[in-house]
Amino acid sequence: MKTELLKVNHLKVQYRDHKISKDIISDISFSLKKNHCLGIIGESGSGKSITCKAILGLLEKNFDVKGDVVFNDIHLLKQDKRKIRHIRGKEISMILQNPMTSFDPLFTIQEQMTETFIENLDITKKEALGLSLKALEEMHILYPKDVLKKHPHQLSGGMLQRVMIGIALALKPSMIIADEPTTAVDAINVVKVMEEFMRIREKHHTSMIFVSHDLGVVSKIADHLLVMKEGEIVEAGETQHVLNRPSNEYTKYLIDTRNALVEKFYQVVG
Ligand SMILES: Nc1ncnc2c1ncn2[C@@H]1O[C@H](COP(=O)(O)OP(=O)(O)OP(=O)(O)O)[C@@H](O)[C@H]1O
Repeated sequence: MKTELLKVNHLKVQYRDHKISKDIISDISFSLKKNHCLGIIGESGSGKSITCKAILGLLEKNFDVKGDVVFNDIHLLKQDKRKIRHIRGKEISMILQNPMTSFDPLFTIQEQMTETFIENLDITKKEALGLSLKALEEMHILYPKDVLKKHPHQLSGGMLQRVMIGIALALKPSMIIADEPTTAVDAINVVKVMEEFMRIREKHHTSMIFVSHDLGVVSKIADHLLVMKEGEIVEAGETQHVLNRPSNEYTKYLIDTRNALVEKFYQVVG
């Protein structure tokens, strides 16, 4: 049985603007197995977000994307915009870093959630409303009926991020790409949101790519890790193996930095 859901082969991304041309992703290859979670770590600017967006055809025109991205036997980079939009709604959900850009400021959360659910799940308006409420409750959002009536600007970044995660999880796609999904969420809710991700993974066998610069968060959920630096993969392997026996100096640095932070935290809180 074929176990690979996503295969990325020799992905290269170049940024072009007038005379400037810059290599952003050098030449990376990796795969994601069904029911697995791949964590991508690396410091700011290492190319994590660009990799995710390139896979889903979400980069603007001035990015030149080369290579092969195969999802369930479909070559994503060769599909037209309409087909890829369809796959993105039904099969792959993306949780972006900046939740504000994912919502339309003119419509209420209810309008946007129900529309997404009706379009992608083929359900009635009443069912979509029920699902919207349930999705917010599962994200531990208090007063979900009130939240549904709000416009995006009336909610905090953390709240919007939880709404976005709620939508993505409710769609039950075969794959979720989550790009720093917990950055805007406060510490208490990070734990709850992470638990929700793990619950969905277990219940629906959703495959995930989970991007973060926080090694602690990623290592809780990922089976495999990719470590990125300056647009290249510098280390890849099983999460525990990478954490316990890192072979690359940069990975060691990330682990040491994380350990020092945790130690400092315990010193401060006693
Ligand atoms: N819209 C853009 N135009 C030009 N260059 C960009 C653009 N977006 C990102 N880059 C460049 O691409 C490189 C990779 O950026 P990317 O956003 O993928 O990093 P990242 O690892 O996701 O960092 P972060 O954790 O801060 O999101 C960086 O050098 C960045 O400056």
